[in-house]
Amino acid sequence: MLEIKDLRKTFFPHTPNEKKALRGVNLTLEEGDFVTVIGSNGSGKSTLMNCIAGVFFPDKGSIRINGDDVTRMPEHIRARYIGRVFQDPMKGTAAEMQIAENLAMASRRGKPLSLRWSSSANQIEQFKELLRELDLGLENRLETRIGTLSGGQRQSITLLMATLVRPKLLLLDEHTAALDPKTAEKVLELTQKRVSEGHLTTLMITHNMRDALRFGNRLIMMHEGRVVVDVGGEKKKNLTIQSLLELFEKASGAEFDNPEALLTP
Ligand SMILES: Nc1ncnc2c1ncn2[C@@H]1O[C@H](COP(=O)(O)OP(=O)(O)OP(=O)(O)O)[C@@H](O)[C@H]1O
Repeated sequence: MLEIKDLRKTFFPHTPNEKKALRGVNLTLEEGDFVTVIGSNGSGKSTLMNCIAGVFFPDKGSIRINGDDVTRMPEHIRARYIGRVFQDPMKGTAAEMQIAENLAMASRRGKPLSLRWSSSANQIEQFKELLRELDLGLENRLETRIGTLSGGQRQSITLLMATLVRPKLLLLDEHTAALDPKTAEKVLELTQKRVSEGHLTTLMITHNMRDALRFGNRLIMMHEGRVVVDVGGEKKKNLTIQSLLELFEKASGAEFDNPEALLTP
């Protein structure tokens, strides 16, 4: 479904600030894989996601989605089949627009652009139903401007928007890291629901090792621009933080230097 081969990206090449962010990433996701991504600080997780989403192009290597080579496809075209939720709840929604307008915009993904975001009565009912499931009391606030919502409410709506039209690939970039633990848990539950209901192929970066173990059918760990651990199925189900750290240390020859991942509740 997603096929990444020998992906390489260096920032500021041939300068004193040169940074080799990706040093040959190979990764294949099957349809419906829910992969959690964890790694040391600066190991290239976000750079990998940015390359997949087309925020910038890699220097070398290839990215295929359902067999199509998207390596050098512009970001706005790729966005037709990639849903993405960022760490920052301010990204991903239009603050000045109403909840209904934002959802209507998301429902047009992949269709020709139009300046009209008006929704049919049917669509309004569908939006209300989706909002009701969030259990955040937003189902009767369709005309509320997104900018007035809390971070958790906003992130939940971003998640709905990213999955309203089934994306071929869902990218979650530490999308709960800026939320308080209770709200983060709610957004993670919603994530699990949307991913399993839509059988969505998903990559979720997290700083939280427990979440990386709890969610998904597969877990990868990155270190210095490479995937060094890749565990799925029963083996993943049986992983503990301790056994994961051991796997990491054996594969990378380094200690896991992301204490935040161990301490986060
Ligand atoms: N746009 C950029 N310009 C220059 N350097 C960058 C850029 N983006 C990332 N880097 C560098 O590339 C390396 C990998 O960064 P990246 O953000 O991909 O790591 P990460 O694994 O997501 O890190 P973290 O866990 O700290 O969020 C880092 O050294 C970072 O400073």
